[in-house]
Amino acid sequence: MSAAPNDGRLRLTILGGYLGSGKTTWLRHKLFEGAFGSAQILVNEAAETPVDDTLLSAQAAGLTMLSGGCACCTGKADLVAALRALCDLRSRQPADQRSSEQIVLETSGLADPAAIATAIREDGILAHHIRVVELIVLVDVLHATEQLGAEELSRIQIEAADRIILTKADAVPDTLLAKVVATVARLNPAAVIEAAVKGQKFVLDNLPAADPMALPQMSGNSAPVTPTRIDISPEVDWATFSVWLSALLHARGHDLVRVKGVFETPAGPLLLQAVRKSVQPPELLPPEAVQRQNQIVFIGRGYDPADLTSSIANLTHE
Ligand SMILES: Nc1nc2c(ncn2[C@@H]2O[C@H](COP(=O)(O)OP(=O)(O)OP(=O)(O)O)[C@@H](O)[C@H]2O)c(=O)[nH]1
Repeated sequence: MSAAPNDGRLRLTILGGYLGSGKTTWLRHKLFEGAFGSAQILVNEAAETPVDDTLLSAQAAGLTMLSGGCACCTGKADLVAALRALCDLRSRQPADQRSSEQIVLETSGLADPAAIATAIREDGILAHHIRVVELIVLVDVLHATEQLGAEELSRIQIEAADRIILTKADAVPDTLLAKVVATVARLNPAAVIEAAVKGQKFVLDNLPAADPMALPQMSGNSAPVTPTRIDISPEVDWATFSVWLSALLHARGHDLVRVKGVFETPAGPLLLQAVRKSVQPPELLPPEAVQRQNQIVFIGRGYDPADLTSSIANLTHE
């Protein structure tokens, strides 16, 4: 699909993958490598977080954040409007002065990338100006067993892909990597399958033979996965919060699939990230890189946001 000849339209790459699969990390690395030239970047977040724009903007020719809902459903109108604005801008530039001929759309982890591609192809104006060149879907091998076993959307995303990139290949043994390769190949035999570690290509040679996972039938009755954004009082200190978060993820990491945000500490703002029960060592950010501090986004199902808020409020009373 990506090898199609240039027909004068803007080329759009859709980058999808389940919550926390490594989309921003991968894209940051690819932009740094220059893989997408001077592309315009659109990022659609399941919930607005205070850092993603900062993480990507250093390497992008232009960055638009779409935080008003998932671009395959509630945020579709915002996506169409943002893409039309880019097309309009380009149409007004002389052909030899166009700064950007590519767009990369990082979808929310809750989006069906095929639905987004369809929405673009069915919009007369967008179809005239934009060609969807590739659907890339990232799959987190560390959490693939749990996700593919329980989240129908994670399978739908894989089935939509032209190219599947298995991320976090550094974090699992070869036997599991081989099993995930076999499983995604069964779900989508037509896709190219690659692997990466934080954006860097990881060669999938010499893997042991493996059978695909036996995936259960989906009932389609699971509660929807929803985001909650919570402002943390400056009175809560980092040590107390991190103990609280570890306990929460230990008990509820299956339901809370993603935690992301920035926590202010005396040393500076810490970027905090967790995917299910695996918590990334916090990364110190330059203060000027962060617009809103002490704001954490929790994404999951089967929890009451009010319980989270009151539990965090209790941390100031200890
Ligand atoms: N070990 C390891 N960790 C990774 C790799 N890629 C990403 N991560 C970590 O996985 C977590 C999620 O990465 P992101 O790039 O934020 O994932 P995302 O898909 O953009 O997340 P959402 O936008 O919330 O869906 C972060 O803590 C990353 O540091 C990888 O190849 N190896």
